[in-house]
Amino acid sequence: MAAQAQQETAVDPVHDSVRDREISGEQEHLDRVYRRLEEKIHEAEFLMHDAARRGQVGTPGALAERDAQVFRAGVHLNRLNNEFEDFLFGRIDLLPGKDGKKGPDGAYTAVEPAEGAVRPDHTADIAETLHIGRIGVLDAEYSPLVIDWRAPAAAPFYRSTPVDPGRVVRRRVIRSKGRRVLGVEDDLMRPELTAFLDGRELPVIGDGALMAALGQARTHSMRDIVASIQAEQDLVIRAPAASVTYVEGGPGTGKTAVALHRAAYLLYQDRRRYAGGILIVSPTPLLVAYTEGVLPSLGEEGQVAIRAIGSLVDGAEATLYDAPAVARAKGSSRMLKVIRKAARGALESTGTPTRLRVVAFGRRLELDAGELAAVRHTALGGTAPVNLLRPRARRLLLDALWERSGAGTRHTDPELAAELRSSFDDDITTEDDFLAFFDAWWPELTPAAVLDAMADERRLGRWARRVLNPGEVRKVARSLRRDGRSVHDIALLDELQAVLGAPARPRRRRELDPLDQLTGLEELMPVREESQRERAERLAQERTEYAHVIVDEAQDLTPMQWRMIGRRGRHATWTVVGDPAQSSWSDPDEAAQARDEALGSRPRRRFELTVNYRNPAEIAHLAAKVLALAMPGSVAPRAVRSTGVEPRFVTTGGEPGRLQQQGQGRVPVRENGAGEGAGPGGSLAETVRAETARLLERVDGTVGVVVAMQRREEARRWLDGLGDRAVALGSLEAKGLEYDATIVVSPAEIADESPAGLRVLYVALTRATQQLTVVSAERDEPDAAGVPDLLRD
Ligand SMILES: Nc1ncnc2c1ncn2[C@@H]1O[C@H](COP(=O)(O)OP(=O)(O)OP(=O)(O)O)[C@@H](O)[C@H]1O
Repeated sequence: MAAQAQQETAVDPVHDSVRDREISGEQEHLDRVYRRLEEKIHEAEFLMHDAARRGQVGTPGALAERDAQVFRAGVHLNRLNNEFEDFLFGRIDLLPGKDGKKGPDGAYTAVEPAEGAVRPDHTADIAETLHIGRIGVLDAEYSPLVIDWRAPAAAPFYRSTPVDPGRVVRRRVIRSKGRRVLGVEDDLMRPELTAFLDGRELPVIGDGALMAALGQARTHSMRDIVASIQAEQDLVIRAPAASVTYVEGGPGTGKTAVALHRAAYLLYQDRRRYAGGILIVSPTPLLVAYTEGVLPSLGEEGQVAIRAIGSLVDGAEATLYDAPAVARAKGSSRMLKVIRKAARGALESTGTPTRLRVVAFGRRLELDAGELAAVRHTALGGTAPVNLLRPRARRLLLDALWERSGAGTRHTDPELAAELRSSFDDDITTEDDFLAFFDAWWPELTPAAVLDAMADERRLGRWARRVLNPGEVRKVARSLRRDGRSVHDIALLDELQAVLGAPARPRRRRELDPLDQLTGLEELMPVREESQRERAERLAQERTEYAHVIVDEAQDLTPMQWRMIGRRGRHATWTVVGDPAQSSWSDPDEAAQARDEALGSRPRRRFELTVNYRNPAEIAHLAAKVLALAMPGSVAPRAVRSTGVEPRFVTTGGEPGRLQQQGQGRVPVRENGAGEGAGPGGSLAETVRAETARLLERVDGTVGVVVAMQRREEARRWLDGLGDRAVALGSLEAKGLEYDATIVVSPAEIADESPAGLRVLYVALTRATQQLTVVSAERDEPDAAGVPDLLRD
């Protein structure tokens, strides 16, 4: 953080008047900006009306031009009318630039100051003042009133530090609401300098913007960080979009925030290139809901899709979580073999016909089970998608029947033989029995139908032989028999889609010709199946591929999920953010291999984020103990602030309804809590409920109660009636979220729940921005101070 110099205090009347003067200076500027915006709004409205007045007639070219004009004006108007609360949020005061050149936004381009800009007595004159906002605004003379935060000229606002200040002397964050400036917070980048602006010494106000932002209460929606992006984050946000931008950083280092701001930056940089869309993949619907307001607040919507990993396949929505052992099997790349076998094996079900009987050229022909199996075997040779093999299978069946008929020996003349064969085929393929047989023998398979077939343990056992052990087969099959899909099922559905190929769709029927109806011709017109080329074209249209793919919480993706996302970004550039120490996936090496396959050989630029903006040092210190167990040798990010509030430890008592607690004073125990009479669970319920109520009184924002996955339904009931500031969630659902205060319930239970349990516990312990309480049950083996075994030194 920048050094503070000449800090003002609110009680000093002289300084207060300086503050007021500075605020009213910024107010004047904001007023000017709004006047200009109003002019622009009028212009846009005029353009729209003008275009509309030109009426409905004209050449197609003129009408198209009019529509384009209305569209452009409408978009512009929309943006301008969007009165962002803090439309204008920053300002930098700069020394003169080295070469005196100006960029397209009217600002000097040089990063370094001109020689002699700083005089030997450490004084200097400010040559340029830039205001930074969510969108750029030029005055009537095309001078910048506000620079868009994504423009190159705004970069020094984020990049400048006291170590490497460039031309920036003072960096100011402006707080406003609607059209009113409320306050300013300054950081001096060159504290050694006495700088003058218009002959007056440059004052410095406030405690710095970052701390002010971090101390704010949290709601259930993430805020943008546009006013306080830090230098190491800015490097990632503005990294060139070539190939893969790979970002690692511990909890709270701003990875999610950076990923979202990067999407906005890329669109600003090259809107045309990203017309193909930007996909942001998030681990949970909760995190999607938490983050989806950020981009609209940055003025970006529409071209960015934020999707949970369980909602990536159209028409399927994951509502369930699998038990760890099932998740491990379903997510592993071992499933690939199973899926491929299932896709072929599912062609046969209990209703599959075992005999084909047809009449051709007046003769009965028959193929028995063995012959049909041989035809199927030949048809399935190779790796082509099963649904696309239907025409081939049909042809092979006809070949076998043709051979059986012996008609091929009747003519030696090739032309006559071909004609005979063609009428033989027609004879058979117009027979209803044959069509019914074929649909039953080689049905068009859907991914959902195959996944349902895998729910049969016997069949799954066959398809998974030597890949899954019998225990895994049993558990996976059972999990597929539940109502609803799990997160891991979605990747299997997507893989099946790729292995099966899209089912062919009958071409839209020709428009009915009345004459055909009269002559009965319509009935004779076969409904033609889609050709291979038509199908390929349709698939290309329907394929959900993106120009840029951003993966949040990438450490959690299973190999099967990497394959699913990889298919959506085959030609994309990528931004991948994650933290290996928070991975809930049991086999990181296997996942890394799948990730490398998805990203291909594209070159990667690696970045690291090192500062924890979320957790106060007291909480980060406790979490680091689990990190040391989960990933020995890895370094926790440095917490940027400290609150003086230590984490609190509470234990459940033996009797339901009683709780013992250590730390700051006794907690009132509710006698009629949510879990009364529920044995030891009742005790836990009351403990957590009482602690939640206590924290709700101490923080203005949200309280999150994180429990082991198996307890999440129960935990929701614990909080009944406490209001919507408090939420209960399973450890895996806590990914990426944050709360003013967090209660982590039974660290041992969370850690024991899966092979990656310690890393999941690390996630749970790093969700709080202000206060953390750890509730221990007996299995946590708390010491006399209530500190569970896992969190002791
Ligand atoms: N430069 C910043 N200015 C203000 N707030 C920031 C800044 N960087 C990050 N934050 C805040 O810190 C918190 C953590 O950010 P974020 O959720 O993006 O971290 P993360 O690295 O994704 O964390 P995790 O790995 O735990 O999910 C958020 O509240 C975010 O707004």
